[in-house]
Parts: sequence; structure tokens; C-alpha cells
Amino acid sequence: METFGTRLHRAMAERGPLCVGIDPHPGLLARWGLPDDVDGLERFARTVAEALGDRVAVIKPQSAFFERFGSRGVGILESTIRQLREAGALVLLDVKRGDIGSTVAAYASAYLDPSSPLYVDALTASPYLGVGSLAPMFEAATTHGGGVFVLALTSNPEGAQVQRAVTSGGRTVAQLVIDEISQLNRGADPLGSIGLVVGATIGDTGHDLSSVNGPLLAPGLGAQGATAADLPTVFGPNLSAVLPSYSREVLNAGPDPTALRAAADRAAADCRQILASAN
Ligand SMILES: O=C(O)c1cc(=O)[nH]c(=O)n1[C@@H]1O[C@H](COP(=O)(O)O)[C@@H](O)[C@H]1O
Repeated sequence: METFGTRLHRAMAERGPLCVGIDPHPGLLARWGLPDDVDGLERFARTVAEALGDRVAVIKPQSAFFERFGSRGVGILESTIRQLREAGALVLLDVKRGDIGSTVAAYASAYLDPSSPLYVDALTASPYLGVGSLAPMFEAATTHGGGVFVLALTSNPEGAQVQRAVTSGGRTVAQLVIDEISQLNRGADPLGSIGLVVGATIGDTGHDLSSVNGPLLAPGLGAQGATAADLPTVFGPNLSAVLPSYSREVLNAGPDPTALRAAADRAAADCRQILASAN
């Protein structure tokens, strides 16, 4: 069975290094002329999946915007995931899960077990109950060829207070997370399956990402103010593993599928140029 890292590496080579988020904000539904209800949600998610599912490497539905509508919203999330996977995109579910290990095992079955209705290629996870508490997710990822993206240095200004706090060993919390994930990816070729989230907004990280050997998801591009030109400052010599991620910047171009595709192509071209020039 192929690992997630291998599948992601191939998707990024074939389709370009780009992740587009499906974040159906109420404001975006209004902008698209859709009602702020389950029907509007369904049409929004279906339009994005039809427009981008066959050309973007990774699509990242933001679970919160589906959960907002209760079980029917989660039902739409399920069908959107299926539609995206059938179109050949890798689906990264943004749910930022984390808990004690025995509960993390249940999250692992919910998202990484192929028999689950919410089965996805990868999910986002929060390490603040200890990186070790996420072990059941890492094990499920290994068993089923899935991936996990663990928060390290997030794009929001509030993140630094916790993530840059210095631990008793002298490392920051973020460096500790980075180092533990690096261990998990050791020896993986061409890329490990456990990724990190590092915001494109944060400038020079002051952290060592050189041993991660896994994908580096970079949200914060577009609506949060970062541009592709910021990526070399943030990631330095580690650009080849960067997966740039845009949500509103691309979604604002809808609902016309041609305009959505053009916006995604523009984002991909910007990133491809920057990432390629660094190699
Ligand atoms: O895990 C994430 O994707 C994430 C981590 C992070 O540090 N910052 C961040 O913005 N995100 C998510 O990425 C998306 C950003 O959306 P835009 O600002 O519209 O591009 C949202 O769904 C956020 O929840």
C-alpha cells in the first residue's frame, strides 16, 4: 500500500503544489448569491468540488462550516469528500483534533479508517495534549496509508504565545513538536506522511525545520495577508516540502467555475514559480 507521503508527493508533482480550502463562510454564501442554509452549503461545496476536484492536488474542507448545519451539514461533508476523492484530489479534512490517547483512537477510526463514512486522506491535528497522545492517529495513518498534519506554528497572531513558549528543556513548544514529528518521518522516501502546519504569515520562523522530512502545510496565504513571495522567508531551504494553502482568496472568485479554476491556476502559478526558483 502506498503511503500518504508518496501519494502527496506524486499529486504535488502532477498537479502542482497547491491546497485549496472549502470554507463556506456565511459571507461567501451571500457573495455567491446562495442562502445561508443547508441547500446553499450543498451548492457551494458541489461547485468547488466540480470546478477544482480534478486539477488541484489537495482540497481541504473546513469541517466547522459544515458542522454549523448539524447532521445534514455533516452529510454534505461526507458527500463532498466522496466527490473530491472520485475526482482524484487528495482530501485533507481540517478538524484540528486532539485529546487523550483513547479518544484520539476514536478520531483515528472516524477519519483514517477506510470503512468510515468520513474517511479522508489526511486530517489536521492539535498537539497540545502532548504529541504522544496523537499516537493512535499516527498508527492509523501508517496502517491505512493516511496522513496527519500537526499544528506547529500557526498563522494567527495568538498562536505564538503558546507555540513559542520555552519548555523546561530549553526548546520552544513548536520546536518540540517539530522534533517529535521529524522522528516519525525518519527514513521515509520521498516524503513522510506526518506533516506540520506552519503559517505563511509568520515571517522567519527562527525554528529548525530541516529534519521534518514530511509535508509543510502553509495556510495564511491570500485573505490573511501572506503571499507566495513570503514563502522563502518562512521556509528557507525547506521549500520543496511546502504545500501552500488558500481558501477565501480562491473561493472569492466563485460561483463561476471558470473563474474558480482561473483563481486556483493563478495561485498555483504564483507558488510554483516561487517554489521552483528556490530549488
Ligand atoms: O490547519 C489549518 O489549515 C490552518 C492553520 C493555521 O495556522 N491557520 C489557518 O488559517 N488554518 C486554516 O486555513 C484556512 C484559512 O482560510 P483563508 O484565510 O480563507 O485562506 C482556515 O480554514 C483555517 O482554519
